[in-house]
Amino acid sequence: MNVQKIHPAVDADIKAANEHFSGGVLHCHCTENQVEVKLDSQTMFNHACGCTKCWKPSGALFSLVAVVPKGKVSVIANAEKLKVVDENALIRRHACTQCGVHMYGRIENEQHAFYGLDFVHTELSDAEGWSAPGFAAFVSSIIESGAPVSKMADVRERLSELALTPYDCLSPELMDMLAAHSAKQAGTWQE
Ligand SMILES: N[C@@H](CCC(=O)N[C@@H](CSCO)C(=O)NCC(=O)O)C(=O)O
Ligand SMILES: [Zn+2]
Ligand SMILES: [Zn+2]
Repeated sequence: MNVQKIHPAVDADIKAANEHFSGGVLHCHCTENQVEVKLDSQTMFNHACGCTKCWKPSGALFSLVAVVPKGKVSVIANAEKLKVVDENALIRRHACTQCGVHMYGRIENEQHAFYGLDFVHTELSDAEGWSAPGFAAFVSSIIESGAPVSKMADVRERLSELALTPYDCLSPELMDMLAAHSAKQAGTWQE
């Protein structure tokens, strides 16, 4: 396993976001009749994810995944090729049935803290200026995809070199958002 192959969009260098960027079109990997998804917004919370559920390009150890308000997401071509990978997952990932690429993942549970946000992979767009990845989530989960435990220290070191601070869940900011939402639901929330 090559620990340098975190993801092709970060292995050489991480492209900075453009503060005036306002969206673009994602394309699946089919050579014809590509599924196209239009995002009418910049993305947020872009991160590397090591979980087994997020789509990764071949050879990459991590996925790059960001969120965008679901109202800013529209399928503009070949929607009939999309199918939900796992109907029981929190994030219902709509994938192209021909090439397997995940085009967007939607949370349908209205009680969830992240309801209203869709998960997307902006590497599927030719545009430049998307939000840059800021941390690495679910790092230990790459073991579930076959990464040897003996390589994990090297993987975490490489992520830190890339300024993608490694976490074995989400970032502290996102974990705090989840916990605050739970506290509000439980009635234990305090300002
Ligand atoms: N060890 C598991 C973890 C999977 C997991 O919990 N993934 C997170 C992050 S995905 C984007 O950051 C999650 O929220 N999943 C919800 C879902 O996938 O529906 C594994 O690796 O499979
Ligand atoms: Zn496709
Ligand atoms: Zn994931």
